[in-house]
Amino acid sequence: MHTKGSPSCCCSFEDYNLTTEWLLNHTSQRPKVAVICGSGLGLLADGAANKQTFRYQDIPNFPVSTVAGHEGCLVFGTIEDTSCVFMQGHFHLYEGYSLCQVTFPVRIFKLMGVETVLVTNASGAICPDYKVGDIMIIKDHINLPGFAGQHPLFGPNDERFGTRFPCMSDAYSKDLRRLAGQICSELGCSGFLREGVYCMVSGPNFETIAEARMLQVLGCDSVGMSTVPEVTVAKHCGLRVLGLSLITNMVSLDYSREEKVNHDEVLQIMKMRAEVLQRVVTELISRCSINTH
Ligand SMILES: O=P(O)(O)O[C@@H]1C[C@H](O)[C@@H](CO)O1
Ligand code: HPA
Repeated sequence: MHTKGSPSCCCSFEDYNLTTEWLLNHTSQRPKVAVICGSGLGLLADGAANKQTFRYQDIPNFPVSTVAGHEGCLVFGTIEDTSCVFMQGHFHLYEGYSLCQVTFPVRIFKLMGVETVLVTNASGAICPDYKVGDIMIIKDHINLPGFAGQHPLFGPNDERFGTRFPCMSDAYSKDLRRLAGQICSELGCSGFLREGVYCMVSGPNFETIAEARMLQVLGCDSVGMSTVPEVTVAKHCGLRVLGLSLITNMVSLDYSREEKVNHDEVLQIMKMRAEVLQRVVTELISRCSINTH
């Protein structure tokens, strides 16, 4: 089934079931929380105990990671009493995957019994007040590829996952956003904490200055190349979602600016903040089921 580069690929319920059954037969963990690690953030799993790791290439139907900073491993573990699963590396449209493949793991998590998804990513700041190293709680998003017909829910709707026309006005859980803010302030991160609107572009090129200016006019605070498809599919199947974006670079809005963004710099900034993000995520997992249900 997973043919790389086939934009019309659609996974059947049997495909999802087969992968879910395989995982349930290979681990005794029954995760309640899934963490999708953005570029360079694989170590978010470091806070977990009783870890069990599967390489994506060994899991039936799973796509494989092709980008630097994405290890390509699914890690099961526990944080306090909460069973969780970490995706060390996720998939992008620009890798040649269809959005059905990009979002494949989210439906597997749903079928495994996951209730909450924490999504992380790297993004560039459009908002000029932001600084490199800021953590942005995602309040809302703009699905730019969706406007151009690249949408993970295109095609026949499977009611077993969710409704044909899902509501997206509350995609990011208010309770989880509040909890994340509280945890960040307890951990001393308030000075570099933001809340804003993330815009997904397909990539793989970074934005031109004219594109960046357009995104600013549209009300975007940051821009990246992932997350929105996974969040859309998670919301469609009734999962609670929190999104955290690390600002790795300032997007050029001005023709006189000389800096040029590159992926190595993105990974370097992610590394700088990975430890603090790991503490935030670990704390969120241990408290999210207590505080928000
Ligand atoms: O996977 P994420 O969204 O964290 O990765 C960002 C977007 C591109 O994949 C890459 C650009 O450096 O980082
Ligand atoms: N643009 C798009 N995606 C990104 C950026 C950016 O500036 N930084 C990290 N991911």
